Amino acid sequence: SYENVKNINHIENHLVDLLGDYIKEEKERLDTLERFQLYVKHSKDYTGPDTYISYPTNQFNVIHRFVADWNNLQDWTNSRNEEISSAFSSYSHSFPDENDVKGAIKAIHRLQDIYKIRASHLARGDPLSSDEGSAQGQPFNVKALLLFIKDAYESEDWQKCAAWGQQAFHQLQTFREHHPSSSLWFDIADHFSFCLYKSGQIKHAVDITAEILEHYPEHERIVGNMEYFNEMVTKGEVEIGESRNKRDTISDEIDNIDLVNDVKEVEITFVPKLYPGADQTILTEEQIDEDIQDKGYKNWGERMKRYKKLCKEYPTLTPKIKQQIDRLVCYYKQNTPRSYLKPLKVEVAWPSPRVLIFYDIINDEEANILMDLAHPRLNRATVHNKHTGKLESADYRVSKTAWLDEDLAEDTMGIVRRVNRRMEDATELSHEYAELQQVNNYGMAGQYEPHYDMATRDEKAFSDHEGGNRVATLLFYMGKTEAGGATVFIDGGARIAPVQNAAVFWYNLLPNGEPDLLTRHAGCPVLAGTKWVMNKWFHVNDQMFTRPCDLKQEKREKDAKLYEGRYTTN
Ligand SMILES: O=C(O)CCC(=O)C(=O)O
Ligand SMILES: [Fe+2]
Repeated sequence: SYENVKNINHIENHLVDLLGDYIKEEKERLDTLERFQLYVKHSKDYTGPDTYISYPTNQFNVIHRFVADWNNLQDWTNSRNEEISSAFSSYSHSFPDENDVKGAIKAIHRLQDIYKIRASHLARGDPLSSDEGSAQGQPFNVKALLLFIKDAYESEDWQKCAAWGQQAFHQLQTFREHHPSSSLWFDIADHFSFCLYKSGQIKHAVDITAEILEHYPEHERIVGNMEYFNEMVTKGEVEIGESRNKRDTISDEIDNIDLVNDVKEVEITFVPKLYPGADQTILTEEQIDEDIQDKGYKNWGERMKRYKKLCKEYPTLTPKIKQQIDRLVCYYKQNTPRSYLKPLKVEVAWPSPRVLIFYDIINDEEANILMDLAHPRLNRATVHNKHTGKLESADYRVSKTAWLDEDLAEDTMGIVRRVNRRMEDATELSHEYAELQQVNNYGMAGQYEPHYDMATRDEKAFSDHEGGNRVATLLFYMGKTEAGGATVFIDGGARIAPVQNAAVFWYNLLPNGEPDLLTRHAGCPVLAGTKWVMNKWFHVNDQMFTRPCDLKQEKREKDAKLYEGRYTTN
């Protein structure tokens, strides 16, 4: 009947409207997806697929995208496309998780601290602080910026928190993607104003709080904050956290701190749970106590300060060192039939401790083979626990390690053995008790904090090693480290920037067998590019003919030859 047709006509009208809504929604979703797809693709194409992850900001973005975007996308696309969903299920075990994001945030903060990079540069994807407008990748989005704010907030680094807050707030205002009604907007503004207050920038805190109140006039806590801040301003007094005296008065000077010029070094006047500056080194209370007893708390702080300074810049030279440096030499070394064919290029790079550099001691092909051999064998790096003598992993050594044996089946060209022989030519030390080649690949902002390679007097490491203590280190640089990653000798003041295919050499023990305490060294965080190093540790036993003991600490004939380049090519 007509009534029936009329009825189903109604139904169809309703359905066609619903379908319209659905299509609109799907289109919006697809638009968002397309924007995401193009954004990721273009940013990688722009930097170049290989160079993209050379930069820590891009590394962060990749890791963050998995947790913030790809995970959600997985749910949405799963029922729609078989190819994507099977790809997701086969890859999902290697997806980064929240912990990886946390590690990546710490890594960015480490670079910010050590290399004094402004939050504004990092936020726009420009860790190398190049000229305005030329970044090495895409900026951090506001969701990511909030994570940096929160991390700085949790470690009570108010200056840093305010600096990141400034970046996030600036983006919110510029792009207006997130409406003030969103919880993201609120979260950022809320943290930002609090960190401004804590870092002594109270007038700015009042401005931001006023802006929050425009959108959330009834918010009790914010209303309370505003009253409190205003009271502080009228009284002309402010309590700004643990880092300043309570009675510090607010002056225009404090208020005018240029936020974009962030990251100022704030003097630490309270006792932190972690060592100052070593915020990535999560030590147990017990370990901290031990270090305080062993070496004195102040020393550690001083050590970290020197480490950071040397990582960033070449040391200022005292007249004495300058005089010694003027006498340093470079020479070709031809001491064996092998090195007659291809002389070793040697530079005496630092006087005290004596550090030598052997240039082009390996070539690209050999380095690639060594890295390829190491790759499947990489494990999280370990360090000697100085009390038990056992090996364990620690956060102050952020890299992965593999040990290379001379008789690896895959090493068809015998590179490991050949390089071992060349090491003997270079160092003139016996390889008898040397350890296997130890290859290290540093991770994001990877570093190795100040340490000794040898056991110092009261440590247990190597006490039952048949070769005895580590007499010398030969450290190879492989891969291309574009910025950062220097090897620094914090007590001797040396800073060696990694040179691809070169190796640095130094004696850890004095001629009388005692540890040379000037050899404390560190690997600075990698700022751009990749850093691979390979260690060869020679042991003291079996060096009686190569570097005989000497009760006097003067350099003997053998050492002098190395240091002064007295290799004649008669
Ligand atoms: O990476 C560096 O520059 C130093 C590495 C180091 O000291 C070590 O592996 O023992
Ligand atoms: Fe070392």
